[in-house]
Amino acid sequence: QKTKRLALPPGPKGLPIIGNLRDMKLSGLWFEARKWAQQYGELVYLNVFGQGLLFVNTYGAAVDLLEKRGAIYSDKPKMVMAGELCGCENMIGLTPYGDRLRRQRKLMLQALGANRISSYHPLLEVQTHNLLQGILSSPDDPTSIIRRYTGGLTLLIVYGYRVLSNTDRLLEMASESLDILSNRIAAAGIVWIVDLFPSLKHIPAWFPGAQFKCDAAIWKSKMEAFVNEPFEYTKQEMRQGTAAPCYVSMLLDDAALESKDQCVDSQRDFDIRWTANSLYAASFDTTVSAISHFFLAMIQHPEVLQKAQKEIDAAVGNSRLPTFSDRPNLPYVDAIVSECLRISSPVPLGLPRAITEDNVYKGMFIPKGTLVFGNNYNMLRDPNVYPNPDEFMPERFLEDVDEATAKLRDVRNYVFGFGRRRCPGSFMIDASLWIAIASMVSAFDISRSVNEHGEVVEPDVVYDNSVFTIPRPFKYDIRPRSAHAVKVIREAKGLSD
Ligand code: HEM
Repeated sequence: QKTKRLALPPGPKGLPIIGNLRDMKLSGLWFEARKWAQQYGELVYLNVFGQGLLFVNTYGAAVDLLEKRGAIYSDKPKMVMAGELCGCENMIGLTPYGDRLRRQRKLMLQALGANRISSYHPLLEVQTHNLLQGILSSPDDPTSIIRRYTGGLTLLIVYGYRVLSNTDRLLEMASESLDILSNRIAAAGIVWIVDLFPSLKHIPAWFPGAQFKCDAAIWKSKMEAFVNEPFEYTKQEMRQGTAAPCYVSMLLDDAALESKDQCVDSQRDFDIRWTANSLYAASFDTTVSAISHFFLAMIQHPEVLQKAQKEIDAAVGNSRLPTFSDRPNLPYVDAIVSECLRISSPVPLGLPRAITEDNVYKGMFIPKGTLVFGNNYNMLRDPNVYPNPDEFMPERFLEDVDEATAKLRDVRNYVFGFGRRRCPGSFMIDASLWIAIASMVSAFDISRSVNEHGEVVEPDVVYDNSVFTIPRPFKYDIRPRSAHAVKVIREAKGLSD
């Protein structure tokens, strides 16, 4: 009772009943959240129709709350609309904290932990060659090529499925499902009436105001296909003895070996099916965000591209594309990867958590049930850690600083979230982003595009997505560095070889 009299963390004033509804932007909420952080400090609290929202804005507070108090800060909100009505309740990002989550995270880390990543290197290299070959054949449509590369990479690694065209059915299905998931079902700022009043889930779909039930029914069938079809594809390939080594086939094989009756039990089947889908869902938009910001940075900073090309020419030469064995000799490319992760901050406010008990932090009261957002966007722009934080400056990672400062500047502390829900794909993305960036720098010149009047076109950077920092497609010019580069790209081993 005493704690309940403590003040809530500070934040913008809301209106009666609707609270801060009008402060919640449908897209680019992270820009507002950074302004609030600058105005109110390390914790900011808002409410929408009485639902508390807490933004954790500094690394210190994130460690104290999301890591050290992880036992009560790692749960997920119960979302009637997204979970029950739209069929997403078993996605890892929505799974409550408990035994099931621990079991499933163990499975993902078993397959994607630091010590397993080198086994994916050959697949990553081949998929990257395909990306370069795709850009070569359609230089005017790099956005579709990137989406195909990103979706194709995950379909290959998770399901052993090869995407050979931009109009591949599974790729299109996944892309549509993800768009519905992040921009319709789980859009930040959208408050579903049924989440506020769960009993409304029982009203019939024809009832006035029940449009959400009709939408949910359509979206649910799409989500089910998204979860089941690629998984059944791998199982079918395994039955025929033609499955490629991948996340699903590897874990189903292990499970069959462990099981006494040689058949995978239903719990294991369920865990593999849903973790596989979550890996796909979680890697697509995040990778598109990081690579889009790489292109943006290259056209805005031609000197960075030239410096990286010089480094690659000296360490790798121009008779082949870079491979993972070159990584230790390419520190500037590594610095570009870190700076792209920092500036893009692909999941800027993390994925919302729900706190399971009333809690007090530095004299502020945080009520049970509050939704908690780890504002990594703000942490990655902390001027004390990253001077001139809005500038793209890979050099900041190569400065000669003491060990403590270098550790503090490691973007991986922030960009992948915190504690018990930290991103399990961090090692995979570190590898896939590095090889993609190193290869594109080695083979292409990237610059602003020129319109039909010969004028340089400045990219117009607009964000529509509400969860991920994905810029709207913008124009740029990408072309092979030389005729020799074309030959090297064409000769590199691709997916269809
Ligand atoms: C640049 C790329 C990526 C970034 C910046 C990123 C960042 C994040 C963040 C911030 C979270 C929320 C963590 C939290 O609650 O504290 C998360 C969760 C997650 N990420 Fe990533 N991610 C990336 C790529 C990937 C990839 C490639 C995969 C899979 C291969 C993946 C799989 C997941 C999964 C399954 C979760 C949910 C974990 C849970 O709720 O327990 N992510 N990611």
